[in-house]
Amino acid sequence: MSVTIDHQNNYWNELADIKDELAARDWFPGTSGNLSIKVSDDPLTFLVTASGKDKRKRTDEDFLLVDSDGHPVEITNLKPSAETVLHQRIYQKTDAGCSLHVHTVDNNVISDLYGDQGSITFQNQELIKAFNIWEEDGKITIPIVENYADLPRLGDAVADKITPGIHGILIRNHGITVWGRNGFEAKRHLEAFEFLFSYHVKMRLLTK
Ligand SMILES: CSCCC(=O)C(=O)COP(=O)(O)O
Ligand SMILES: [Zn+2]
Repeated sequence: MSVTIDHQNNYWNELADIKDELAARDWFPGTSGNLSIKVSDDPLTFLVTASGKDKRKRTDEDFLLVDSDGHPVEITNLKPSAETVLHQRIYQKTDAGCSLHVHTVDNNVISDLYGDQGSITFQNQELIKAFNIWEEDGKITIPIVENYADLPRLGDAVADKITPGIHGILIRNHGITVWGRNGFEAKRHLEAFEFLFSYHVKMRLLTK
């Protein structure tokens, strides 16, 4: 394996900092959520959160390195996230360097309100520029897929919706998965989506 310890440590620290920031927003209720960051392209390896942990806590066992099949690269007693397949499929289908999955009330509400129509599009919001969309009346669409307990099936459903210009997928009554070329971009996309969801939910309540 050509990944040096220093190289891996830098990615570890970057992902740990992102995890802390998302935890400060209370985006990991009930041990939900998982995060990953790509460490090498060829062969594909990425650090992913260990399964079932309280992601609000920072420990030396928060992440483990996995390969393109989602299997641990080193001998460990840690289990990769149960949803590692989502991260795998994103790295296989995009140029992402980081992928973030969180469960929030707002993303669950939006996913259920618009689940039957299969996507939601936002327009006339300054924060759409967070997706590098700068034109007048720019729009951002996020597909919504059904939630499946069968995780390979869920991975396929998510992968099927990944096309150019898509930066995240909502999983109905489950959560959101977003990605970016690096940790900074993935977090920007996540924060922008959550802002748009929260705004939309509040507006619907206020204008009923
Ligand atoms: C109690 S959350 C259910 C599993 C889930 O959706 C999730 O995001 C966390 O799973 P992990 O295995 O990554 O801890
Ligand atoms: Zn989840």
